[in-house]
Amino acid sequence: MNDHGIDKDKVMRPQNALLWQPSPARIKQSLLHDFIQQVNRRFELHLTDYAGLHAWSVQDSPAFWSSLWDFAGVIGEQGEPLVVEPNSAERAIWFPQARLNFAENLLAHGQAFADRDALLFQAEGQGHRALSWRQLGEQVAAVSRFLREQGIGPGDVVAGYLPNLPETVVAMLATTSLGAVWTSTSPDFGVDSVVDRFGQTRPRVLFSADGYRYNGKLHDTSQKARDIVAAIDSIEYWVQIPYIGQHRLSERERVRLWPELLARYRDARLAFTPMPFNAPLYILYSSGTTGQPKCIVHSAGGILLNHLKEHRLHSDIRPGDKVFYFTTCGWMMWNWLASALASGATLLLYEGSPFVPGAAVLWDWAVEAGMTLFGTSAKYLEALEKQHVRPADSHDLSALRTLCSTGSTLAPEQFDYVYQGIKGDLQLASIAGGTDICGCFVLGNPISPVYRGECQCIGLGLDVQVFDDQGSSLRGERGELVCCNSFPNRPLGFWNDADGRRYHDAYWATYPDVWHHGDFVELSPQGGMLFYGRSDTVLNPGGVRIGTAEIYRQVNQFEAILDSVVIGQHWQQDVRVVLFVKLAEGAELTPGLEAAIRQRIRSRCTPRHVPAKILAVNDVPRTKSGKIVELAVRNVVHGEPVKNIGALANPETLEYFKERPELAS
Ligand SMILES: CC(=O)CC(=O)O
Repeated sequence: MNDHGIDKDKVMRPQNALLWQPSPARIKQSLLHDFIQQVNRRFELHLTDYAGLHAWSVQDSPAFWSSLWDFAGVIGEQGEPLVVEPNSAERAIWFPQARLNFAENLLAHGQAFADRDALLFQAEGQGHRALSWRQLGEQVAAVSRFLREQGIGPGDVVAGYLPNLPETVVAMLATTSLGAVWTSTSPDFGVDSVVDRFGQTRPRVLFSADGYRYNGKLHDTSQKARDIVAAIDSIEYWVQIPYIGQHRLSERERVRLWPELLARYRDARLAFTPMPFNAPLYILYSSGTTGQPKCIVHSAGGILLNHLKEHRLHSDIRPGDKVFYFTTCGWMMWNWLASALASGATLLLYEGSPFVPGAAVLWDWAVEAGMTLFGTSAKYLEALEKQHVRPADSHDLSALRTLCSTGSTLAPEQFDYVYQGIKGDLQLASIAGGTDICGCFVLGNPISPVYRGECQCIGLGLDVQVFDDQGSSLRGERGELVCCNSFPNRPLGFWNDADGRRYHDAYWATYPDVWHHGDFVELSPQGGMLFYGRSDTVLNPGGVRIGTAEIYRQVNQFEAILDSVVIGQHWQQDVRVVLFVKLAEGAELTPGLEAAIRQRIRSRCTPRHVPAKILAVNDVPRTKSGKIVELAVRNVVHGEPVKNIGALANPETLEYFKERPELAS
């Protein structure tokens, strides 16, 4: 190590070094391999690898999505035609005659697996709780009957202001079993942030818990829930779930307690309302950092089919697997995780801090539960590495086949950490997409190699390309992530956007009939993708486009630095790069450390990347789902208002960036 904690002897691997190659046995056992054989038989093709399958899935996407429906055994009617206006990415309508019920498909393994675990739950510092498939079905039936008796049906919105509990999954399944629409936020959201969201979508029923536990602290949220109910007059019924034992009965009429509801309807039977493929299923919210949160509406069939694709083909999830994603129900990865039930997997739900009581808590659980897929964020992996946690040395992760990371760019050095510090024989899937599609454009797959720093592949059925500003396709150069064809999980639109203008402007206005996602990326020669940050945070010193992730990748190598945020400050008719760093305890931003940061950035990137200013801050602002908010910092630095502060997990940190004298010269 040198003075700044950088391992001088660490072997420098090339950017695209081959890090993992699935064994022939693993390829042969994969569901993706089975799917290729099925497609070859059905269409008399000779596909042998992922690239061939992907090319076919784009050329004949109706055949692809229909084959996937059959392969996954979706319960429902496909109908004909498969797609109307297939040549318009923006206007195509998938499976216009199809009917299905989302919850029915998620509960389909219940009969065969009755006494096996459907949900495993662990809360920070607490014991475990399990719900069998039979119990899950019974609880869904009871809650669904209650909702039906209150007149809830297709098109009605039901909301959860809830921790990541088994009850949250039950409430979602009960809602969707009736063809109603589910929407949720996590309980760390303040009243105003929840009202900004649910106030727009106007739920008729609210499910809330009495509180949650995080980082050793109990947070009683009963009063917040009461204020939310008082502020949103569409809420007719309020179901309270006792969780942390702070429960106080509310005096309001039309309040139900979860345990009483389960007892009262214990003899209810499961019933499912068949719905059109394009019926609304979920409303998800954009982070709201650029204005009022957008209410993005996703369809029942689109979400089901796409998640089946991402789970079975890209992540090789099969019946009996143990699938974990570290998420709250305010992030789309919760919806993604919930859908793994449709593949017969047991869901592992964790509530609380992933570092309490110790940094190995999730890995202890991985061993105990036999996790097969571990899902997390690049930020968590970075924190683990900085704490020198190496599960590879201490934990038997023989059951683990796949590790997924998302939320922000997974740097090449983090790929090294995963393979050296966690497990060598593992499909490392750096996946990217987001709330807008409640899924991914770029994923992993179990039959292709993993190259350092690259997401493995473009998702099946998706004509994802990289465009320059004029809309020309780029290879081996940086540009905008776009999708040029239609896909079934394209959102239905935004709630309360009758003429669809806001929705059109958000994704379709930059390039005609092409989805513009807002990520700054590059296609690799291997068919993978490299991510450089969000396009609206790109730094532009001297007109050169620099992705923020390029800077974070270098800065995060320093032991002395725990976190950082970089922005472009308008300066003398140009833009200068300003880097803010959060230092580790006891560390100081000495001239030596500043020089080392600059030297590393200059030698690993270009002189254009080198920050003009490096300033220390006590913390870095992030959204509630852990994303750095460069735009908010940029606004504060320029003395402009920050929109929707409620979207931030730690809004008080914005003070550290205000009127910094160092930035006046
Ligand atoms: C899949 C994702 O892209 C998740 C996210 O970063 O929000």
